[in-house]
Amino acid sequence: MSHTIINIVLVILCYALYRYRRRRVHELAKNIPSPPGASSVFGALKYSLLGKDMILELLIEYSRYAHSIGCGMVKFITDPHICIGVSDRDDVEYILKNCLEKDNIMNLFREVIGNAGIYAPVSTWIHRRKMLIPAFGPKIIKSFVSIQARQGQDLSEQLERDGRVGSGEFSIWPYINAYTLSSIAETALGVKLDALRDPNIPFLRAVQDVLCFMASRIVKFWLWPQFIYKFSSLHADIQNSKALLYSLPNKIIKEKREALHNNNKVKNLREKQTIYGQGQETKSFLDHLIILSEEENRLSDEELREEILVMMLAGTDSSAVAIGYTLVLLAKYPEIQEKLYSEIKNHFGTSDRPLDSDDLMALEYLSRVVKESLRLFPPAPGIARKAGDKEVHLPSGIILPRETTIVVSIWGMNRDPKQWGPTAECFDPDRFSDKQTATYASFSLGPRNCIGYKYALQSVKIAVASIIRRYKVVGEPEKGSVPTIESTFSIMMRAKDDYKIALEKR
Ligand code: HEM
Repeated sequence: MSHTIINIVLVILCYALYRYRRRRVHELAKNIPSPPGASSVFGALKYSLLGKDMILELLIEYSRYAHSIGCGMVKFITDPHICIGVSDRDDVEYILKNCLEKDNIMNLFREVIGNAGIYAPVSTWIHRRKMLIPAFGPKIIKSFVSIQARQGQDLSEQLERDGRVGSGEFSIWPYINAYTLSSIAETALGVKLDALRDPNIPFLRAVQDVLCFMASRIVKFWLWPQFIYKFSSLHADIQNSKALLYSLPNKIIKEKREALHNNNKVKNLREKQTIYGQGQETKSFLDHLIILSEEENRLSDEELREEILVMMLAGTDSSAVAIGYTLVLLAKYPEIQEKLYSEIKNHFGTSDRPLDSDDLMALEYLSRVVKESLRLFPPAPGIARKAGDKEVHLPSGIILPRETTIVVSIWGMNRDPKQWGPTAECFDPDRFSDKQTATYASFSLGPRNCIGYKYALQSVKIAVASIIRRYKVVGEPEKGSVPTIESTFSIMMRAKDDYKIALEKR
């Protein structure tokens, strides 16, 4: 009995000491408002138990609360750790420029992606980002248009081959997901994997499975500690998929390096039209990275594999989600769809030639539609950063305590009436027609933003144009100008019904 009392006293003393050492942290946190029902002791536990639908619901609820009080910031967990959600544009811009460390929760992904820049500590990320930037230059991204356009055409033809046109409602998710997977496999690795016709190709299945397993671990807080997770079935599943996921890029990287050294023509590689004797017309991201890393600060084979896999994992579902929301929005707003179809029809006339980069430049309304869809339904609705060991003095005057987890609400910033006016929640592509001063943050901002955003926009526009050119997208028209699409969260935000639409031939 006396031992129990001593233990309880010790725990209380430890907690009191912990709080005393963090008194400045809690003092600063007091200045930040909390939505009703949020911010409790062991709040993290409460939120983990809520499940993935609730995570998105709370992000939306708290962002709306932040808008309503005009502060653009809410505190939603205080113990044992402080978590703050931010949606005010100026504060978000400051945070994304100055707080570059990712939150510790992102370490969970490193089991699969190793030290790839996306979730690596800043010291590693800087080197990786420097290596990646030239591979994402405008000329290289433009060189992928022909591949994406061919895949887009395949996508629209496959829908007809499968009898999806004129036969009522269906989920378009497997098709758009196969389109983004095949496009990224060909542009990132240089391999043609036709996911539209064969969704069970082992490598492509492994990409899908790993994305799904990683989403599961994020929402199952009891699997966060490594010593528990190691004994779970999820760990075994991830290990199996990882082996499959690594095998193809490892093999290709090895072959390309060998071919490169056999040719011994490193210095001339930039000028070559085709490389490594494979007769490829378009160099893949991997080709570019190998060339760059041979010439400059060499990336090891493992580092190359990590970065290529991240492109595949970061670029597949996110772009598919964006295509899905855009199509559903077009079904809900037939007059906007007709305006888009008119633009496409006037531009191409009766020709069914494949789309090229000049077409993309010319299709201005398409660009507005895609941006507006990404604004209202950002595939990554929130991102987590860390305040580090110094306090963060924000433009709004608020000081964020050190070591805080900062959840940047992209959803909140993209719908903030202070920025977008009273029609912030409405679907109105024309808001991007005049000199738009508001910033949409769907690809994040600052030095750690999405390096693939130009590629992604290109891919989404091509898929949407390929479908609208041939088919009318049909669905329940929305009653008002504020679209409602029930969504859930699993790493990405995603429509609960997996994007159900119907297609009619034009
Ligand atoms: C619509 C599609 C996409 C969306 C909405 C999106 C969104 C984002 C966001 C919000 C981030 C920043 C995450 C953070 O700050 O924690 C990010 C990072 C990143 N994205 Fe994307 N992304 C998309 C497509 C792509 C594609 C197609 C690629 C590759 C081809 C890609 C590659 C990356 C990489 C490598 C990073 C890490 C950048 C760094 O930390 O330096 N993304 N993306």
